[in-house]
Amino acid sequence: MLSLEGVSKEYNLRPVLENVDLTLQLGLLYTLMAPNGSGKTTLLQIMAGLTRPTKGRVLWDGHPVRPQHRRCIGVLLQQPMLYADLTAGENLRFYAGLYGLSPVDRLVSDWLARVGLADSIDERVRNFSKGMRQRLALARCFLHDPKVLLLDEPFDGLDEQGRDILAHLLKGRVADGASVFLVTHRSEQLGLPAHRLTLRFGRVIAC
Ligand SMILES: Nc1ncnc2c1ncn2[C@@H]1O[C@H](COP(=O)(O)OP(=O)(O)OP(=O)(O)O)[C@@H](O)[C@H]1O
Repeated sequence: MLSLEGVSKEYNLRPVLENVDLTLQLGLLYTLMAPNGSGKTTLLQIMAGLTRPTKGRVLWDGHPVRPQHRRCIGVLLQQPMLYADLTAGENLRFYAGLYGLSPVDRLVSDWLARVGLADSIDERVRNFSKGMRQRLALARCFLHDPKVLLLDEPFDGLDEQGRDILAHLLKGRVADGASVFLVTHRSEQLGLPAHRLTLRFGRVIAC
């Protein structure tokens, strides 16, 4: 499982994270709530392998993370990682291909239906509203049934129905034994027990 060992991060010699140790357990939801600028996104990006720590290591089952482990991780950042010139269907088809999933057409239509975008399959993402992009980004992130979900403010931009859809998806993944790490500004009512974490002086602590 994914863990951080002695992770520190500095930007221009300014410390943001200090000696963070953290191991995600399967079947658990973690929420990380902390003030703006405290290092939440930096921590999530390091866990996702998108930012290098200044010190320390990111491990999978105690060994350095390898490319095949990346397939077990679903990441949702504040940028939706979608192709604006492609349609919703083409975006999901692209990611399904990247993960070697099949049957692609059924997966794509199922996921678009799950996030309430079935009618927009042939619409270009550049014409999507913020909430529609977020719904599509969620479908992209959950598409390959990742064991670990790293989500940065996933409720952002979602209407009430979108929030209910996301809460339902998260419950399903946790019930299936995945580990969900959620960076959030609000205490979400997910109806799920959560390990509540915060950042203080660059350290992750329970709250
Ligand atoms: N690429 C970067 N270069 C320099 N400084 C950075 C960079 N990314 C983040 N920082 C700084 O690191 C600190 C933590 O930023 P980060 O985005 O991780 O915080 P956050 O807790 O996610 O904030 P928010 O709640 O506002 O999203 C901030 O002071 C920010 O300015």
